[in-house]
Amino acid sequence: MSRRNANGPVVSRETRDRLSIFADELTRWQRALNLVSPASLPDLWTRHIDDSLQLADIAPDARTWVDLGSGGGLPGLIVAAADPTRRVVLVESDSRKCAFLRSTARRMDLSVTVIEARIETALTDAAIEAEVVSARALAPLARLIAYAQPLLLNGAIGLFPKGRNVSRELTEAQECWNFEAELLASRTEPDGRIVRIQNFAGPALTGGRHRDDIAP
Ligand SMILES: C[S@@+](CC[C@H](N)C(=O)[O-])C[C@H]1O[C@@H](n2cnc3c(N)ncnc32)[C@H](O)[C@@H]1O
Repeated sequence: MSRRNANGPVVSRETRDRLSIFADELTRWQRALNLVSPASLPDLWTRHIDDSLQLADIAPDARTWVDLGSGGGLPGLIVAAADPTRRVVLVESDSRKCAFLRSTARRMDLSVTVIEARIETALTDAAIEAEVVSARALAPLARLIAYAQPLLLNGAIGLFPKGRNVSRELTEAQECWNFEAELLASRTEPDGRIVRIQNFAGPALTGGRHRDDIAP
């Protein structure tokens, strides 16, 4: 059965229940960890949950997914809730946020893997599989691609939500990296775009900037 709340997404009853647990837990931990900007908390369902859910809707059949810099579980825990049989890995360096991610995943009855490490070291493990790699509110696009490089080289597609600076970030990324990109409209942010990256082929052979020059 599918259900929609006043302004929320259409999802199955089971997913809806898991997302409600997520919303309760994020609200409970927010005071201690500042997981989302306080001003956005009243709009948690649209600004954060549906904003994350739209990534799962872009790749509904993905069986393996890695989310970088997961913070409060956006989009990682939401993508896992959309399909609990999907294998989801969350990479986050902040130990208190990792505690939130593990505790909330348990309460949502989700079996996700939380890697408490910096992305730069976490992704050197060749055993990490990903059909999709995502990152939200983490870094400029060129830097995200640098982080995601091992997964993209293995054939993962990248899904990176971006705001109004998307064109500039895309140009900068294309000076550093060789890839195909598609810009998808965001259903939650009028100025927002989701950058979908595929056919990644490593550093750009020509171009003004070197990838090591990308500011962190
Ligand atoms: C601005 S928050 C965004 C969190 C979440 N993706 C969201 O959309 O709300 C960025 C998160 O990435 C984590 N982070 C930043 N750099 C990282 C790195 N190099 N390795 C692992 N985590 C990192 C931070 O600890 C923080 O939780």
